[in-house]
Amino acid sequence: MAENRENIRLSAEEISGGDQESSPFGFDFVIVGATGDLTMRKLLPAFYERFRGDQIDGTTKIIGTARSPLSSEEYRTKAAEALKAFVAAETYDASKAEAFLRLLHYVPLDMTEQNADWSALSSLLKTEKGRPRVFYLATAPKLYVPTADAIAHNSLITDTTRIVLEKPIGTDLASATAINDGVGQHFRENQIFRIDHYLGKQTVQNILALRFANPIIERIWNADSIAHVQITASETVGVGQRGSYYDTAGALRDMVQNHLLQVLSFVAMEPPTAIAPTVLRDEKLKILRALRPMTDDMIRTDTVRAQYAAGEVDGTTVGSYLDDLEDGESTTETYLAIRAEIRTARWAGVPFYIRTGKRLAQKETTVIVQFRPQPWAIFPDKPEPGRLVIRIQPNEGISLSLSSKDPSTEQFCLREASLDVSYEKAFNTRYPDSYEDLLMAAVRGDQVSFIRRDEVEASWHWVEPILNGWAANIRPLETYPAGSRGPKSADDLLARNDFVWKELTDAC
Ligand SMILES: NC(=O)C1=CN([C@@H]2O[C@H](COP(=O)(O)OP(=O)(O)OC[C@H]3O[C@@H](n4cnc5c(N)ncnc54)[C@H](OP(=O)(O)O)[C@@H]3O)[C@@H](O)[C@H]2O)C=CC1
Ligand SMILES: O=C1O[C@H](COP(=O)(O)O)[C@@H](O)[C@H](O)[C@H]1O
Repeated sequence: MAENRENIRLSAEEISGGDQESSPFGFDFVIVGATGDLTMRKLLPAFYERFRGDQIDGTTKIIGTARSPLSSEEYRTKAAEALKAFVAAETYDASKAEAFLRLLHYVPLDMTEQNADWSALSSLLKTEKGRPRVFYLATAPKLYVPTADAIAHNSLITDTTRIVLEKPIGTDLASATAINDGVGQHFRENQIFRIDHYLGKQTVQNILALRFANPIIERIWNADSIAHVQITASETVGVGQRGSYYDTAGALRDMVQNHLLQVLSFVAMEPPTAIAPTVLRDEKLKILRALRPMTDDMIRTDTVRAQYAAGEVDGTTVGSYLDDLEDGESTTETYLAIRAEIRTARWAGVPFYIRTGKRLAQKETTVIVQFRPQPWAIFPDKPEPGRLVIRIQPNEGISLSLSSKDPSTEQFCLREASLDVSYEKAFNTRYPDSYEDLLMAAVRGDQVSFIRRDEVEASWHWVEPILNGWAANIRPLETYPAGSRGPKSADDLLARNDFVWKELTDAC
């Protein structure tokens, strides 16, 4: 299986250009789905930033392909508009953008037509030994296997070729396995880069630093000290133009199966022996496999699913989810809350609450680690037990809330006060978009921030019973007004254990 094909990380010598972290180097990067939203909004701006940062040299070719019949010149014009729209004003430099656009090429191809003429694409690819070559599949997942077949059929896979697969990898375990098997017919596991942009977020990566570089934290990171963990990804946006995709996915497939289970495994994993692909992914996998399977009873009592109704977000009246769809019928969830358990000694009896939703009151992604209360009382006030708040976004940072003596009182009155680290202030640096790191890591052949096939399959294995239970209406769909904090039953989920959700505004 995946493990024994896994991970011969390419050495620096195998990749031309030497020290890729600091000196510019050249590579060939084919974006399949190059006219789409992801390419325009995320991939091209990310490459522009790394070109501006001198990590990409002038021999590099970024070759777009899709069915649209464009010339390279027309594609550059489209890309130029995307850079103006999506690169931050403070980093946009017209002359750099112009130089970057010269790296772009475009070849029209339909990935369902394996026998089409691929000569224009293959003649653009350099053949020198060791040159990194990447195929990035920014298309619907149903095209992943046909695209891998076509790349192989046209003999374009070298030893230093990688394929990047966007999420979602399938819609359930069977379809994910079929994609993994199909792509695995042509690419070894160490050539397959399953991207999850949350793993490119500095603040998600920092969970590992926080835990494993700070013994003071790691020593209390267990069921003795921690009462429960909350993982929240709330968004103010609705489904926008992505309704046709989202309606087949829902919040569980869109956010939990990938991003939030990855965050959960970073929070819960045992210390890896190194920050290296195999050991890190082994530790994540153990957590994914240790998630307690959700029975029908648990789906009834430990999950909440809901859909947004019309409401008001940031002072603007917005319609319901059904209004946002072309065909206004749907039982797809745009909000969920789940109480999960991890069956390991470290986490025995510690619930992990996950919630995510669209059209909520605020945009915030956080991990909140709630500590246990003091077991005996010596103060007149009962001290708040304290918590660690990891702000993944926005206002990236961490804070530790502590009970402190209120200096305005003579007696020992306790109030909460926070130790707060804002990364922007601490490091005084630009926060790169997660795609920047991930694209360059794929070029370098570094799989540490990419997902292995067994992780994807273990995640589906846990998620699938919930999908089935919801499809059977074991837990009925509720609604919540847009701009709210979600349905009340999500609060009840925690209240059962005397816990409450902590919002950023009241958490720190
Ligand atoms: N957009 C986003 O924010 C995110 C997207 N993703 C994932 O990224 C992938 C792409 O998403 P997105 O950019 O939004 O999708 P779009 O629908 O905007 O783009 C799809 C792209 O695929 C091309 N395409 C469609 N059919 C074919 C074909 N038969 N052969 C070759 N190219 C084809 C389209 O171009 P043409 O019509 O010209 O062929 C277009 O360039 C999806 O898997 C999505 O789930 C993941 C996270 C976030
Ligand atoms: O992958 C996705 O993520 C975004 C949320 O990403 P974030 O970096 O803004 O937290 C979500 O809006 C989208 O539906 C989903 O497909």
